[in-house]
Amino acid sequence: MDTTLPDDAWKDSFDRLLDPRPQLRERNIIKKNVRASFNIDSSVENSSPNLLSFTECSWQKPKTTDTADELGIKKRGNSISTPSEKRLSSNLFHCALSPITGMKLDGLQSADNHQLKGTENKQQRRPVKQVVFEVNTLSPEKSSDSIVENKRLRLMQPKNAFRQSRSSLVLQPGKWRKSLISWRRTNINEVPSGVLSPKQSFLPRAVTSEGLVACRITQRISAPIREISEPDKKINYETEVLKYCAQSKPYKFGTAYASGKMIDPCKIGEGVYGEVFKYAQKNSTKTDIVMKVLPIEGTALVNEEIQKTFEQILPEIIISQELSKLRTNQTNSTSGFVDIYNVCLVKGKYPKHLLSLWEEYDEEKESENDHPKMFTDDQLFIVLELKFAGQDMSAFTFLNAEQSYFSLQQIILILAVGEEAFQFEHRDLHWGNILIEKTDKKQIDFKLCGRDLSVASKGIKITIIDYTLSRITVADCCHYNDLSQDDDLFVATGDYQYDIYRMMRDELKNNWSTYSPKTNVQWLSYVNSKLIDGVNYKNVNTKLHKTYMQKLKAFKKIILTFGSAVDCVRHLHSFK
Ligand SMILES: Nc1ncnc2c1ncn2[C@@H]1O[C@H](COP(=O)(O)OP(=O)(O)OP(=O)(O)O)[C@@H](O)[C@H]1O
Repeated sequence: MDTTLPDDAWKDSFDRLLDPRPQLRERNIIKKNVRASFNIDSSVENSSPNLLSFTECSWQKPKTTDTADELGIKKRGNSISTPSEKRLSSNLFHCALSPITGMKLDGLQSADNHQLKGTENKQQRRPVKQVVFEVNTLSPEKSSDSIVENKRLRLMQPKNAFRQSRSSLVLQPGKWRKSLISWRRTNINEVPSGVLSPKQSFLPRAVTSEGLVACRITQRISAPIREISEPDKKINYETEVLKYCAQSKPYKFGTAYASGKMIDPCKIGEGVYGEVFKYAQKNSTKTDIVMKVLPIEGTALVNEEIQKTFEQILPEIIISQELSKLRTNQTNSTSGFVDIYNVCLVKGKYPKHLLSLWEEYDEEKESENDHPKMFTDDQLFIVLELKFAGQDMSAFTFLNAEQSYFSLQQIILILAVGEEAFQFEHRDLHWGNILIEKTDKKQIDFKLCGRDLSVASKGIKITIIDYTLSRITVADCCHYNDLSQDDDLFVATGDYQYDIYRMMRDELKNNWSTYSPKTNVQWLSYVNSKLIDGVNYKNVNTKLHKTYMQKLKAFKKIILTFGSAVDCVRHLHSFK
């Protein structure tokens, strides 16, 4: 009997995948970017071979209880793609299978680009705003790519049989809600009625006029952390909202925001929950107002989402106002949370001049949102008037790594102040929610536990926005978003960002009311990675850039050993 092994028996699966792609083998892209996964799910973008090895660096290992040794991390040869704590545990096969092979196959293009980015000074890196549906049905001529991907999905969702036929969810970095809604809508409608998992049927849902199902993506909950003295007292949320707006009834939309009151208005952005305009106010020093318009209480789906109610919008208003007020707090202060000038409840059709601005934006940038001409006379809106805070991090070009390094210091301090003041966890701090503007100030000041701290601005100021997923304790009430029923966000891949949602879920043991400032650290780890290998830089060939890039890389090795943003500050500022 011939016992000789076939010629390709020595090859590993990557080699087999590389065979039909000689150009990738030449450039050694796949092996360089994809490493052993330990069968743990991840998005590979920010892999670092040194992740688990604590080598000598300019940053000292922090004196926290979660030191690397205690977590059982010794130098490991094989790096993994995500600096998740889960990966640091001994139970390497605890969670779902890695999409790494699938991911890199899905993302061959992006791996390719990644390599090019360095040489082309990362000029062509604007993320495309779309969800990628990876249809997961095997064709008769099964490619090795689809076999691997199919196997991965099967192992990922062994209990939900119907999921095997669903498309995998690969999202672009940054804003994810719109993509997830589209995907969810498509996929829920793929599933025959009665096959929905109990969890999914639990999500708030609405049936559209076309008979399609829409789910609300997140569910905000406000829970008293102590017993309330009058538990039976019914809260009138409309009255509460009006109180925050300092109004007795809604204003007419067209009158409150008439074109005559606004100088140089334009639409600057959009989210699932609303449209964002910028203008200067007549007869006011406010030259840079951002107006976020959120439809509420209506029955029509907007951008495929169910409109928020008074009850759901109230915590968002409270959180925004409390965080904004931190700029004048005596003990814990920061101006890093977006400055809120005013909140207004308005009623009526969208004013014509705002409709025209919406259309201009659509013409230029192709809006993903529904045309606001859909709103009728009795539609209610909450308008948040915010201070303009610049461009988001994904679109910003840093001068060099020194500037980005100090911006990370600002972000750490902003979160630390939030933790101390309100047990605040942002929980969605992707680069679209970090705004950057130029400043003449030499330093940005903070107060933490009564102590003055400052960070060199290096010419920029950071502002954090979008508290939709945030957790906060205000006046003995804990506001949070319950994501425990919401599996889909946790199977998304496409960026290290999507690992962070899983890491948070593990950290919180899926109890989203828990206060665990470690989630802020997990997002800081993501931001750190983006600053190393994601954002645009103007000058990359200077000594200064290289020195600070090394500092960022050194910080990356230890960041996940901190327990909170305050813990990071203690380390960075020798703060006791
Ligand atoms: N204060 C501000 N200054 C400058 N730009 C802003 C400001 N607030 C919002 N924006 C812009 O508007 C966009 C949408 O805002 P935001 O993220 O708050 O909306 P959203 O409806 O919560 O979005 P999502 O789809 O993530 O739920 C932001 O990405 C940003 O570009």
